[in-house]
Amino acid sequence: MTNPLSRLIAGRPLEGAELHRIAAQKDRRGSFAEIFQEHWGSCIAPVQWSFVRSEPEVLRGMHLHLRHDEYFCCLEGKVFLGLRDLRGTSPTRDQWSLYELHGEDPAALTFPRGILHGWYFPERSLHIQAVSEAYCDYGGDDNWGCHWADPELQIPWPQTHAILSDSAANFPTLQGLRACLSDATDA
Ligand SMILES: Cc1cn([C@H]2C[C@H](O)[C@@H](COP(=O)(O)OP(=O)(O)O[C@H]3O[C@H](C)C(=O)[C@H](O)[C@H]3O)O2)c(=O)[nH]c1=O
Repeated sequence: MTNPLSRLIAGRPLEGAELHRIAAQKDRRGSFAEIFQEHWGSCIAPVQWSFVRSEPEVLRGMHLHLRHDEYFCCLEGKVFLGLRDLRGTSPTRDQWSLYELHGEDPAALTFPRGILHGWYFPERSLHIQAVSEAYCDYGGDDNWGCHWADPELQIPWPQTHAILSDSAANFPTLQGLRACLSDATDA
């Protein structure tokens, strides 16, 4: 059987989003891998790191942040990561991407603010993530959401059912999210 490969599986890369391959140095003691490098020149200057465990069939998101950039890396298990570009002036405006990331082939995805994002775990998984603004600063006023299953998103998720948080189950459609954003901008 071939080893699983972390990669973009559908859609196209969004402007500013980058998949960084992570090479593990192996020896008889185990392995050593750099999971973030400032030298990558990615979009994110992290100020908070988190590790997150997820049970099978959990979907987290979809979330949108207008002020901070993100980093995501699957360490164990498998994740489908969906993105949709909501930036008004982006060359990839309204385009979407679907990545498949595996703990066995670690790779880090970095992407800028203004991109709607969600992660679906078909199996028990562990991932790390980083943000360029701390949750205690953005959680109250820059944590927008959209329901993952809205067909207008066009993201070809591999599943039709997912375990959600109560708030994510009640997220608006993409159209509803756009209306919320426009109300907030007008306020
Ligand atoms: C994001 C965050 C959450 N929390 C606490 C708050 C709740 O008690 C609990 C779960 O939070 P929430 O349900 O908001 O997290 P998710 O909906 O799973 O959101 C996750 O997935 C989507 C796609 C994302 O973009 C978020 O950044 C990511 O964390 O952890 C913290 O203590 N710190 C944090 O940075």
